[in-house]
Amino acid sequence: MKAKSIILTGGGTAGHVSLNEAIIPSLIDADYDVHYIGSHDGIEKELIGNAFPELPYHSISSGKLRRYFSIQNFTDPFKVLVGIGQAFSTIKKVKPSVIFSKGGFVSVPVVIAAKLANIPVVVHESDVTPGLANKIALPFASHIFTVFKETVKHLPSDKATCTGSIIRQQLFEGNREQGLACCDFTTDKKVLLIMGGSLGSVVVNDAVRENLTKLREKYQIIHLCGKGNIDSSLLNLEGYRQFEYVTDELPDLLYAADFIVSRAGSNSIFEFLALHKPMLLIPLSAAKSRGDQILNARLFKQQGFAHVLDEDTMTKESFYRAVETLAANADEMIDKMLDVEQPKTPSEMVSLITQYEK
Ligand SMILES: CC(=O)N[C@H]1[C@@H](OP(=O)(O)OP(=O)(O)OC[C@H]2O[C@@H](n3ccc(=O)[nH]c3=O)[C@H](O)[C@@H]2O)O[C@H](CO)[C@@H](O)[C@@H]1O
Repeated sequence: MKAKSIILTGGGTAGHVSLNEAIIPSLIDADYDVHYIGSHDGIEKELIGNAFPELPYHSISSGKLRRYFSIQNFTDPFKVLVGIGQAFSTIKKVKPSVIFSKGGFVSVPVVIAAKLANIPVVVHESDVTPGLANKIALPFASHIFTVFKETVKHLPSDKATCTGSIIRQQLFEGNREQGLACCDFTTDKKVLLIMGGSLGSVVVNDAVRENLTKLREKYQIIHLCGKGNIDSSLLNLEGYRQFEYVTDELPDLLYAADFIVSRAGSNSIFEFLALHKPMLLIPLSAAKSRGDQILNARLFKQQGFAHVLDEDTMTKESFYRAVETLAANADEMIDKMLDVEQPKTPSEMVSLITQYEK
């Protein structure tokens, strides 16, 4: 039996799971009994189950936090109440010394249950402005860590510290040749990697496919297009490889990429920065989100790490031109990225979290 246990939570999209994946190996090395609380069918269940099959995963009921009218807004509070009860009984059984929440709606019942059980909670926010789940969690939390230093001013000053991003160690262990081989690519043309966030993006997918003939003349293209978004009519095209979602192959594919077109989710863009990959960002618009990606992208642009395209005004032609500009300015962007301090390691993050344990 291990001396100490810890519960991690977070989910809904991979952006609320990546950091947990990054720190689990360090927690295990530090001899923690690590447990995860997630939803019954969210992406976190699959990601954690695949990466750490031995790790106890506790499913709870949770309600989605919507900013728009839906009939489910009336039933979801009951799901949250059930989730609080389930999380509370898991906490009582596991007896963690601290709970770490990476946000997303599944984390809300866990954070409330932690408060009821008198267990300290540490929260992490990846975006420039705090997400709704983290805003709800804040009064219950001992501390909140942020990726962007600009986020701290949106939070109580005695409770917030910027740590920067923490990147999964395996992403630094990619191999370019293996990445090229995995796609049947050669070294003759530059490689453009497209990532529409963890869920894929129809807007980005359409822009790529509308320009495919022209793009393939110059580039080989790795397209991470999201679940259910493979275009079967384009399967055997030379120089174009589609994947719904990659896990083990991701490090090699990132090493194979010369530049990247992506949504502006915080985890992804910091991973590209740490690997010195020039990027063209197409943030999720304010109409479809709280605008967090627009702020993420703006800060990257200001520092010279990224070019940004607005999805609302993007056309087939402006997308192609932006890719050309990205390719032309890639070296300049890499120079800027080389000046950036490397991110903290997962084990440094573990020390920061566990200082709050009881
Ligand atoms: C639609 C939505 O709600 N998006 C939010 C979500 O994005 P999303 O879930 O897309 O989050 P991020 O871009 O931050 O992270 C995606 C993660 O998935 C990984 N990955 C992606 C594709 C793949 O094939 N394999 C793989 O492993 C990336 O390496 C990265 O670690 O969380 C982000 C961080 O809070 C927010 O900024 C986004 O606004």
